[in-house]
Formats: sequence, structure tokens, C-alpha cells
Amino acid sequence: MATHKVKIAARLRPRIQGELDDDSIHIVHSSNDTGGSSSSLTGGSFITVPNPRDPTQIFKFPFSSCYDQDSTQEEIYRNDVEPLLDIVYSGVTVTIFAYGVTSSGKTYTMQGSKQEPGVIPRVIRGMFDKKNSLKQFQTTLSVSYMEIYKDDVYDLLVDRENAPKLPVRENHAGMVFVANLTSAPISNVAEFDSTYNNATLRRSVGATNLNRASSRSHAILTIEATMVDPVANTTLTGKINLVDLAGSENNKLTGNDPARMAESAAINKSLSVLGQVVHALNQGASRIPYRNSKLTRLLQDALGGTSVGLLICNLAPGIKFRQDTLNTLK
Ligand SMILES: Nc1ncnc2c1ncn2[C@@H]1O[C@H](COP(=O)(O)OP(=O)(O)OP(=O)(O)O)[C@@H](O)[C@H]1O
Repeated sequence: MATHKVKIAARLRPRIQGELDDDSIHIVHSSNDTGGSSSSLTGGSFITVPNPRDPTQIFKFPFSSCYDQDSTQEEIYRNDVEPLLDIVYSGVTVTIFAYGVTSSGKTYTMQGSKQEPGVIPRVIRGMFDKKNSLKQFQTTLSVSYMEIYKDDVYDLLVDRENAPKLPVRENHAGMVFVANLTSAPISNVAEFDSTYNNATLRRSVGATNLNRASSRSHAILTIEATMVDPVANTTLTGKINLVDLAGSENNKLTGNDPARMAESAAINKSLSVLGQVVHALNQGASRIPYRNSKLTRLLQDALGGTSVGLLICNLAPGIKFRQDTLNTLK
């Protein structure tokens, strides 16, 4: 029986201006919940959504953690993210995904704003704070950042003109890796911020050049911790992947634009394979379909073995998203 699991959380974003609220989507906190505040409970809650074709039929979706419109970035970090940093420093790979349709709040959850920083800036601060408390190790942190667009991999830490598609290879032990991906050492938060901000700019410039939105690609930011114990003469490596997934999309919205349809097909395929992989892992299945997409192939070592994952399903409350919300939840 497999021991690895991907925890699945849901977050309903608040209504944004001009959006008609779908007040039939409810987060129900189970009665045996004891911890947390009223906006975020982690003891097993569920979301209810009526069937658009038959409102008397109520679909019920259970989640390990549910965050409603009033939940804060701080709550998500404290409840579900911060506990994972100790796991990284024990030499394990952790992966956090933000999943959902376009405009459901993935980027807000991962990056946040200056006033309300999201998972990425909080993880960076947490990683440096913990590093400084690990006295017995000489610990170094490094960052890599890549983008998967239509199953091609690009390095976001190098200029676009010098950024060819990177090959995906497998080593002797069967471990999949991206050849020639930059790994930049970071010695403090300011150094990370500067590297990351440049890369984010590069991602949006690249996206504009390719005539697409950056939300049409998956972005994988990886922070690796290398811990050397000089007394025991051992080295331990742990890492955390922070993944802002491309928006899942209703194919009907792509019109007849062939480029858009190909893009959409690639996104939907990789997201559907990710769903199958997470399901298979959580069922303890013996065969996990990693190889069916570049995204899951690349994250194979991050999802299998002793690795740990957190998938945050972002949901939009608007009526026009009802069917997408159901698709995400399913
Ligand atoms: N929890 C939240 N609280 C306040 N505002 C939010 C929240 N979540 C999302 N928003 C706002 O909703 C809008 C859409 O969110 P965001 O851009 O994060 O969506 P997305 O899923 O990343 O979209 P895309 O797939 O197009 O990148 C933004 O204006 C964002 O600031």
C-alpha cells in the first residue's frame, strides 16, 4: 500500500466587482471539526453545489481543508503550508499546486499581493527562517523556475532570446529531469525577490511575444535546500515545488481558433492526467500514469515515493463559473 498522499484543499474566492454571486455554492464544515476559525476548517469539510440541470440534486464534495470567501492568506499558510516546511528540511520533496479555472484565484493564492502575500513569498520567508534555526547543518538554498507551455519546457531564469526548449531526460536510476535548467543560489529573501521578479517579468514578456496569456502555461518554481552535516559528513537534500497551473478551460470558450484549441487541448490533457495521477496515488494504485503528460512526468519524483503534496482547488463564486466549478470539484 502506498504511503504517499496528496492532500486536497479547496478555496472559494470572494466575489469580484460586477460578478453575480452564485449563492447556491456552500461550504459546510463538518460537526466534528474542532480547530480553526469559521472561515477555514481542516478537519474534513465539504462543498455543496446544486446540479445546474436539476437544482433539487445537490452534489457534495468532501475536502481535507476548506477555505471560504473570508479566509486569509495567513490562515492557508499556517494550516496547510507551514507544516510542510519541516518535511522539506527532513530531506523530502514537497509540491504545492494551485488548480482551477482562469480567474478562480490561483495566482492570488500562490503570489498574492503586496498587502496580502501568498504561498510563494511566505514559503520563502519560512524557508530562510527555518534554515537559520538548523544549527547543525551548513544549509544552502537554490531556486529554479520553469514553464511548461504546450508540453515544451522553458527556463524562466534566462533571457527569452537565450531560452531554447529544454530537453527532458531520465538518469540511470530512472529519475526524470530537465537538462540544462538553471539553479541559482539564493542567500536571502531580497536575492530571491530580485531573481523571481525578473523571471516573472520574463514570463509575461515571453507570453506576449507568443501572443498568449501567462495563465496558459504551467509555472514550476522550485526551492532546493542542501544540508551538509560537517560532523557526520553527510548531505541531505529536500525541495519544495510551487506550481501555478494553467487555467483549466471549457473547450466551448476557445471558439474556432486552431492555435487556441491546441493550447487548450494540451492544458486540459495535462490537468486531466494530473487528476488521474493524484487519484491513483491517493488510492494506493500500483500503476500511476505519470508518463501520460510532461507535467506529471517531470513531477514524478515529486509525487511518488515518500514525497508529499498539497493541491489547492481554487473556485470562483460567479454563476457563469457554475459548470467550471463542478468540473474542478469533480
Ligand atoms: N482570495 C481572494 N481575495 C481577494 N481577491 C481575490 C482572491 N482570489 C482572487 N482574487 C482576485 O480575483 C481576480 C482573479 O484572480 P487570479 O488572477 O489569481 O486568478 P487565476 O486563477 O490566477 O487566473 P488565471 O488563470 O487567468 O491566471 C484577481 O483580481 C485577484 O486579485
